[in-house]
This record gives sequence, C-alpha cells and structure tokens, in this order.
Amino acid sequence: MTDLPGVVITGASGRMGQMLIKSISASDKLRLVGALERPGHDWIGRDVGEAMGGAALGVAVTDDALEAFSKAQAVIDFTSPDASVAFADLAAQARAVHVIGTTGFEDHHIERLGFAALHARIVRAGNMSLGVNLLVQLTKKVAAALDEDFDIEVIEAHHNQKVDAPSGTALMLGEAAAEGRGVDLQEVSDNARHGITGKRERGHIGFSNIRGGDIIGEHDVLFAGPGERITLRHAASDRSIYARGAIRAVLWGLDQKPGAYDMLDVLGLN
Ligand SMILES: NC(=O)C1=CN([C@@H]2O[C@H](COP(=O)(O)OP(=O)(O)OC[C@H]3O[C@@H](n4cnc5c(N)ncnc54)[C@H](O)[C@@H]3O)[C@@H](O)[C@H]2O)C=CC1
Ligand SMILES: O=C(O)C1=N[C@H](C(=O)O)C[C@H](O)C1
Repeated sequence: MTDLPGVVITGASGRMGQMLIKSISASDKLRLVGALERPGHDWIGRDVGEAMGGAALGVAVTDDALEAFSKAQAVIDFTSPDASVAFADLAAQARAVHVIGTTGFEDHHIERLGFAALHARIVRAGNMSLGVNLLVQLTKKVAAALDEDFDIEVIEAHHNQKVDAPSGTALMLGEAAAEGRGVDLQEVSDNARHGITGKRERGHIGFSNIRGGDIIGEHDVLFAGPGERITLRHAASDRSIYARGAIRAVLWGLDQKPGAYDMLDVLGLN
C-alpha cells in the first residue's frame, strides 16, 4: 500500500475536500499523505478523519503547503482562484501533478497557471465528471450542425453557497458551443439580462444562473430554433462524480510531461 502515489488534498474541510478525502481513503490506487486548510482554520493540527467526524486517518491538517506538497506525487485542489494560483507555483517546486477543480478564474489567474505549466503538470477542468465532459463534446457537435436560426442558451443551477457565476461548467459548455459555431465566446456572450434589454441578438450565447438550496450542479444547453428546441442536459446527484474524475486525472497526469491539460485529454475525448 505504501508504494501507492501520495496525494495532498487542499481545502480539506470543504464540500469537495471532504468528498476527495473519503474517496482517496477508499481507493486502492492512491494514498492520502496530506490535508491542507487555510491559515487560522480550526481544523489545523487535528487528524483530518476525526475532524470530518469519522475514524482517524493518520494525517494531520496543516497550513504549510510546500511542506505537504514535498511529500506527495500529486495535489488535488478545489479551493479558490487565488489559492490555486499560489499552489500551482508550490506544486511545480515540489514536482507534484496539480489537479485543479477550482472555478471562477479571471484572465490574470489563467496567465499565472500558464507560466506554472511550463514546468509542471497541471490538469484543470471546471467539471471533472465523465458526463459533463461528454456533454461538452456533444454541445460542440450540435452547435456545429445548426446555424444561427438556433439561439443557444446555457442554464445552470447550483447550491446557495456557490460564490462564482457563471459556473465553470457553464463556461466550458459556452466555449464548446462557440467553438462548434466558429465564433469567439467573449464577443457573443450575454450574461445578465435585466430591464429593457432589447431583442435577443442573433448569434449570441446566453447564460442564466440559478442559486438555491443544496442543488449539486445542473446544466442545460438549449438550442431554440424555429418550431423546435433541443436541450442537452446533465444533472449531478452526487459529488463523488467529481472526485472520481480528479483521481483519474492524477493517475493519468503522473505519466505526462509538463504542460496544461484538461479532462478531455484525461478521458481521451479530444
Ligand atoms: N471542477 C469540478 O468538477 C468541480 C469544481 N468545484 C469547484 O471547487 C471549488 C470548491 O468548491 P467547494 O468544495 O464546494 O467549496 P468550499 O467552500 O466548500 O471549500 C473550499 C475550501 O477551500 C479552503 N481554502 C480556501 N483558501 C484556501 C487556502 N489558501 N489554503 C487552503 N485551503 C483553502 C476553504 O477553507 C474551504 O474549506 C469551487 O471553485 C467550485 O466551483 C466544485 C465541484 C466540482
Ligand atoms: O461549486 C460547485 O458546487 C460546482 N462547481 C463547478 C462549476 O462551477 O461548474 C462544477 C459543479 O457544477 C459543481
């Protein structure tokens, strides 16, 4: 068992952090060697299994990222954009594969991740599930097959604790639709509509965001045309789908050269 690749989970107390710790503890392919939280968090110093309300896992939660990463072959990171950018530099120093599930990045974060990927293996996706990554490819195909008579709208729904919008998945789907149609998403995206907006612009791609309760994540891509509509849909009912994808990304990433990769690379869907 001790020969298994060691993984650090960042954001250990978070919704995804806890799901990842459970999944890795149950895995026969990876072993948990570190659990990271932000400085000042009340889990620091505690055994992560006990902090989660279960049996001890023999891993104390730390806020020392470099020390934790240096004992690991990989880091799985579902935190915040600023934290993930900082972790990318440290994971590169530690020569660990960095799997990033965090969403809400702005251009300056993406640029920093690009620099880190010159020296490090980074796998990043706004959604790590098999189903959503298949939906991305389907969206590209349908968008390529239809002309601008079909209005494209991406509709997403998430729990009331989510801090970013549109979701990372909605942006992946919007990018796929734009690519299929041969346009630049930045030039055609309609984000929030309010008041007298005027008619819908032909060729634009709209985004709508629902936030409520404990919705794990639901995404529709609507193609609304004259006399007919097509909806492509993914609904998550368990966060383990994201953890499964992240574990798959680590195992795939261990054999890769430095570079920036996504889940389409991991799943062979490119
Ligand atoms: N790519 C995918 O498949 C998925 C992506 N996500 C994304 O993952 C991110 C986290 O989501 P949740 O787990 O729901 O959020 P959460 O708020 O439950 O957890 C985030 C955790 O990160 C910790 N954190 C923040 N800064 C840190 C730092 N500097 N050092 C260490 N820990 C730090 C927080 O204390 C918190 O425990 C979000 O961006 C979300 O959109 C969520 C689910 C699936
Ligand atoms: O914050 C979440 O919960 C999720 N975030 C990701 C996103 O922004 O798309 C993935 C999933 O939808 C859950």
